[in-house]
Amino acid sequence: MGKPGPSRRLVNYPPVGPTVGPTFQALVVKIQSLTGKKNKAWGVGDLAFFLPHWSKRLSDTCQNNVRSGRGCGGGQRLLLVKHESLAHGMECSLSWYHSEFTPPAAFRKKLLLLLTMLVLWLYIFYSCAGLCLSVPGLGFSKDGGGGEPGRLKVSAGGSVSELSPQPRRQQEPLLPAARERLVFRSASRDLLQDDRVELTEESPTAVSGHSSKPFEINLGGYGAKKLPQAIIIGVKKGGTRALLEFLRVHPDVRAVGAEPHFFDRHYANGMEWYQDLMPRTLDGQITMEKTPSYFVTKEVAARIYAMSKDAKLIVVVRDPVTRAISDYTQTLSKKPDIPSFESLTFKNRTTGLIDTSWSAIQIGIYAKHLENWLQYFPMHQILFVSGERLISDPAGELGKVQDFLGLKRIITDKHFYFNKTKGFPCLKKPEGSSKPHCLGKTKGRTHPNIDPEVVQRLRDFYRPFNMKFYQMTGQNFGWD
Ligand SMILES: Nc1ncnc2c1ncn2[C@@H]1O[C@H](COP(=O)(O)OS(=O)(=O)O)[C@@H](OP(=O)(O)O)[C@H]1O
Repeated sequence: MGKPGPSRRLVNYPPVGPTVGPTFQALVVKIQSLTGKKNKAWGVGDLAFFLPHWSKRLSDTCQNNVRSGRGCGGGQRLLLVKHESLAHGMECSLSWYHSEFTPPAAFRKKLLLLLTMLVLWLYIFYSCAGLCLSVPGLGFSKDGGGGEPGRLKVSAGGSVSELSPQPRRQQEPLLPAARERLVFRSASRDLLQDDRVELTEESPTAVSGHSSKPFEINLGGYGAKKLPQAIIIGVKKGGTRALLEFLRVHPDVRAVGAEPHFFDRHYANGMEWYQDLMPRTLDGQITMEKTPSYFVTKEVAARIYAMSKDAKLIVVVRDPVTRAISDYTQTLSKKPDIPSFESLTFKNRTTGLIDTSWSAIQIGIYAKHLENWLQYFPMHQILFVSGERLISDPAGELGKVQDFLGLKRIITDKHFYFNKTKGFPCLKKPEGSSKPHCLGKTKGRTHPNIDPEVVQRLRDFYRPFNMKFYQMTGQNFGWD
């Protein structure tokens, strides 16, 4: 028990005169010698010695409490107060100071316990919130427009390049927690469509709080937001969403759920903006993202190289003819009034001249796009995943990807099952869920029937490019 603060209430017991007790001076000396305290404000325990002199003036409870070193009630203190007014000279009295602000010991213990629990609870809650936010999102079936085409400008010569990067949409200032729930949703984008990226509050997969510290944004014990070490750069409709979702099952892979489109659309926002989109990762975990339009956007290779020349690049490739039809099917699902696939394929149907300025055709000339990437990255830094094998043997393809990323082979056959209704392999336990799950409706659409002659013409068109591509990559994808 410490010294009393300014007393809130002072109850003076009547003075104890020298006739009935020791003089004040004698008390002081006695108490000093007993307690070693030189001041005149002693604790209740100190006064126990003198109880007999005042026992008549104190209640029984109070006496007992004084004897056992406690006060006479919540926060009470007993003090010796000097009285010099009487003829006998110095006298003393017992005073009871009641400090309303000093809670009793038991109460303080409870309060302390409560506070400790509160702090602990807050800590656990905050830790959980941090971890949950860094857990890959549950956007497995909500593709967030996954892999919708990039905003491509197709030149007369057939080269595909980006339009000027779109500035970030004006937004109301958002709290970090709210920003965590923002995802990019790629709206329909194709050659015939309006290319937009919308920020919608949907699932906690993509964007998190903004930080001003680039390259290593440390967020306490919950890991740091790092620039991606590996990127799925293409190709659109190749199976990029399936690959990313399968990879996310791996405990050492953390990925942005939606497509950031940083290197092709939002480059002007700066690297810090990009980094801020990333999920938090712990040491040893790989940060990833996928934006399929990167592969066909001229400027992207140089930009990724500028970020990291060691970046690992993954391209999911698929038979360019099927890919083109898949691309068209996606556009058709959003704009049912577009011309037929057959009419869009040809510049001149009679001469059979293919319209290579149509992005659905252009994207499939893999060899041409790869040449651009090889100006910046060596072949061993690029992995080509077969879109067809990703369907027929997902575990086998995932094995190669894990090796390429330097990851332990954790994703195996036992993670997949074939869903007959869907017609595709699905995950038994996608990241963040214990229920089996397939990709959403926008993956695995039924393609329209295309005139077989047109299909054959396209096969002939792609053949030399495919051969070149097999040669460059040292892999035969079996599209012919
Ligand atoms: N497991 C599984 N489930 C569903 N779909 C699968 C799967 N694996 C690969 N695919 C094929 O992925 C095609 C879509 O490719 P992307 O995800 O790259 O498309 S996108 O560019 O992101 O829009 C999609 O193309 P379509 O069949 O034309 O819809 C699928 O054929």
